[in-house]
Amino acid sequence: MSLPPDTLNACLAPAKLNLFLHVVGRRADGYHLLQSAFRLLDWGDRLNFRRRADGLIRRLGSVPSVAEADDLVVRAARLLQGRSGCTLGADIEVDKQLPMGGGLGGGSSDAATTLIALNHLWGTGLDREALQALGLELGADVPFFIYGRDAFVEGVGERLQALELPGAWYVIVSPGVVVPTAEIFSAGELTRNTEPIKIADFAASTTRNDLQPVACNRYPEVAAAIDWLARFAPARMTGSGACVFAQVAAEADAQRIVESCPARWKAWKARSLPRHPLFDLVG
Ligand SMILES: C[C@@](CO)(OP(=O)(O)O)[C@H](O)COP(=O)(O)OP(=O)(O)OC[C@H]1O[C@@H](n2ccc(N)nc2=O)[C@H](O)[C@@H]1O
Ligand SMILES: Nc1ncnc2c1ncn2[C@@H]1O[C@H](COP(=O)(O)OP(=O)(O)O)[C@@H](O)[C@H]1O
Repeated sequence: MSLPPDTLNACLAPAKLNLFLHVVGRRADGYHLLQSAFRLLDWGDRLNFRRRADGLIRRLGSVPSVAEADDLVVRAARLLQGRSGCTLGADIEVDKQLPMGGGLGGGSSDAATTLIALNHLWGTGLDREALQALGLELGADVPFFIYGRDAFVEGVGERLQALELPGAWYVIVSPGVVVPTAEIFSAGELTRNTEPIKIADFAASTTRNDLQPVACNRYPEVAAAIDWLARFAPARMTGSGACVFAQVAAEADAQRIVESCPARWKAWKARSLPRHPLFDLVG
């Protein structure tokens, strides 16, 4: 079998937003059952991949505060290599753009892009479903990025149904604090029994992020960022925070809000992305 060219460069690992996030129950192992609408954005990290014949997996350059062996790109590559029995390796370079631990899914998206890209470069031939199952072993958000389009997500992130949403512009604000996911999920005050909604009712339902009140109470900067952004448009936290977002009518509105963001925070504009750019690389 012939392999494709040995490099894939400037592959996007897009960010995601959780347009809403409901906690609808808890599994026996303590993990929380969620409902959420995940939306892809056209903004993210960029990854370069080069196939190696010697089987080594190396991360080139450094991602701040993440050791090479812990990096989700390295873990994703090792997982695919181990499960497929592939003897090839890869050099992986990550140009980190997304704030880490921000609820934008950056690490998960890096892992998903790695699984898709190396499955292609190595000719390992896993289909989308198999890659999603592999991704779930790395993190709850990974299957969504491999699925590659906006989705209504249930379970802990493994049950996905396509959502058709109109294109939109968003402003994302990072309030510069780290909100540990585990702390929010283990909080006594977290609402864990939100009534499940049906995908068909999503557009008409009143939704929220159940993790937001807990994060806002414990991390006042998150609340302050929501209050500030809400002066322009309805604002909400994504995932377990700390980033918050608002949908706006047009790019010019997004630009104006980004330019007026208080200096102690960071703000970006981004547009929705109908498909993951590597969507067609998966069979
Ligand atoms: C909340 C979400 C929504 O997109 O995203 P992020 O904010 O991370 O982007 C995810 O479900 C994040 O899932 P996951 O990627 O597994 O989170 P991790 O950081 O590994 O979880 C840390 C800890 O939070 C708890 N946890 C996480 C997910 C979940 N459905 N129930 C839980 O109880 C578990 O104790 C877990 O050990
Ligand atoms: N390539 C990576 N990029 C970002 N975070 C990573 C990566 N590899 C491992 N991590 C770890 O995953 C954690 C969660 O990161 P991230 O996915 O960016 O946030 P979130 O899950 O809140 O959206 C980070 O705090 C970091 O310790």
